[in-house]
Amino acid sequence: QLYNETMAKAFLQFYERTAQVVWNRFMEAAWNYVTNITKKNQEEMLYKDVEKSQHTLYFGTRARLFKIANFQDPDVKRMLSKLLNVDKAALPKEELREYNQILAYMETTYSMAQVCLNEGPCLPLEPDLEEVMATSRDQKELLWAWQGWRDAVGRQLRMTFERYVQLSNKAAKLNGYQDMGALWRSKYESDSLQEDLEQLFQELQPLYLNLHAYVRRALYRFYGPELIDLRGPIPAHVLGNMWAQSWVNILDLALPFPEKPPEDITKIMQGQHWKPEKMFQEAEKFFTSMGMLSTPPEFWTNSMMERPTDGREVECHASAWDFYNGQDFRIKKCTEVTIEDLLSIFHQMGHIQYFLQYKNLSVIFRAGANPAFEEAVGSVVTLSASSHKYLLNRGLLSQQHQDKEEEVNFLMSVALEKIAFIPFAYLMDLFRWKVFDGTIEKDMYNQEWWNLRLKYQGLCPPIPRSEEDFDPGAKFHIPASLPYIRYFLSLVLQFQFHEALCKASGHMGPLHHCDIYNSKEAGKLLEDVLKLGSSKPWPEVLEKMTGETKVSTKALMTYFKPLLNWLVTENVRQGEILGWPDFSCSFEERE
Ligand SMILES: CC(=O)N[C@@H](CC(=O)O)C(=O)NC[C@H](CC1(C(=O)N[C@@H](Cc2ccc(O)cc2)C(=O)O)CCCC1)C(=O)O
Ligand SMILES: [Zn+2]
Repeated sequence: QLYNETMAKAFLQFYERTAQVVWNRFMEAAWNYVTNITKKNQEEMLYKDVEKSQHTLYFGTRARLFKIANFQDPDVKRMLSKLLNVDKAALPKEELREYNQILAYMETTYSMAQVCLNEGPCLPLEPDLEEVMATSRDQKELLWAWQGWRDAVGRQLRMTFERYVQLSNKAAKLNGYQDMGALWRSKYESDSLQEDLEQLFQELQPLYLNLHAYVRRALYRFYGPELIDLRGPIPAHVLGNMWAQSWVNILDLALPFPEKPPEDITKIMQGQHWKPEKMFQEAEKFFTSMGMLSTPPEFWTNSMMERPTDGREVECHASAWDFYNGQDFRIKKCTEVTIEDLLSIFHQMGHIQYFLQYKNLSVIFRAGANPAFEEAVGSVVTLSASSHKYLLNRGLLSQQHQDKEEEVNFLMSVALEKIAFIPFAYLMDLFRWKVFDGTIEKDMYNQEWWNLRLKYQGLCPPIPRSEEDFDPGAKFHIPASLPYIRYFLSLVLQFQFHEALCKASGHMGPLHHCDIYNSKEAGKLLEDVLKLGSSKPWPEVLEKMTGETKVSTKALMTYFKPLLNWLVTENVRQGEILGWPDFSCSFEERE
């Protein structure tokens, strides 16, 4: 009876000591690669990845020998069961090497891709192509960037992605899962996840359909009937974003009360000579104002806050890094001085705060209660940071108060970011789950992608697509093999958290007026939740924060109620059709 509970505790301590070292070495190598993309650095990262997988496999296979069911200590049981899933480390050595090379190739292709003007310069995604998608109102120029990016990235990845799917599913099966989608979903410890998600999506449909109809009318007014069909889907290149996942950049076309435009915070930031470091300090200050933890010195010396100017190739897609030694935490971001980047830094700093709060837990529990909790922490702070009250007291707005119409304008700007995002965040993994479970076969990837984009977002490609294209590959998380459903769930959770933290802070009045800056009560509540990491089932953690054990759209609907009222009235007045009964994507030649 060697594999008893006492033995298990010693086994876990041995795991703990060795994992910190092995994971830290891997994170350092991965960081060196993404902040200086060279062949040598890629080889070094791949080598450290194999080392990490060997460690995972060694402990994963031995964890299986313990009869967890008979154990008493809930932490020991939970830790051992988490060790059982060894993910890609289950692959035979040669296939693991191929898999890691495929992952590195896909992510690097995405990060290095550029779109070249005929005889002019070549533009990278960040900041240039994203700038075009955000600011251009010339649909030919928008089409050039939209198509160019998909030719440069998606098309290159199609074949590799097919092999990625095969190896992902093989790894999942070796861990006892049907396919990789099932392995990804298992992180939520729920056997009704897909039904629950569909229920949440249905509850949010009225809000999305009203926003879609209203924005379609606004685009119709600007681009005219040859581009916009008032009873049809919207072409995907005129929504102000490369993936039409956020529509905030066309607020100027969709402002409910155009005679009362909001102040341009980006201009104010640039006028006040904001620098990237100040943006990071501002985000950190938000957490310390709530009595939460500040970042250690390593954060400021080791982070990459701007795109390097020494010619290094880097991965610009922002990310927050835990180096699993309780001391080294970093953010990598090619920061531009804009309000969009400031809010994105708040999101990243939320990841850092989670890392800091759970850093004394076992490495096994150094993760969010579930992946959506990780995403919701940064986003919930962003809800306060984008409030009129916060921006006013931080000197980023000068107008003292908002009248009813300015309030609708404000809520529209938040809805163009958050409500527009709902169907996109949902379909990203609906697509991949179907690819992994075989429902979507490889010769259908692109048409099935656009079927989902039509069904859930009410979008059309601006030009005909074929199976030579691979449009899902043009979105970072797909080549980066980063699950996405966490962002859909986080959208609902962040408003539930916001409501709970606002209540704790003693906020009275409308939810969208709330700003938890400086609230020690809200900070204490949030801190107690983050400290738990993934050591407890997430419904228990949710209950600690909100008193509820189920994810609920109530808080989100409360926040947007004034806007939904206005939207419904406006859409009825215009006789809008909700949805897109003319579901065909028309491509008649456009001048
Ligand atoms: C080592 C590592 O990978 N670390 C993880 C964190 C962790 O796992 O600990 C990490 O940093 N992931 C990167 C990712 C970056 C961003 C992103 O990709 N966002 C989504 C969805 C979205 C959209 C709007 C929005 O307001 C919030 C989110 C998108 O842009 O499509 C970029 C912009 C903001 C967040 C992130 O921070 O989630
Ligand atoms: Zn995040």
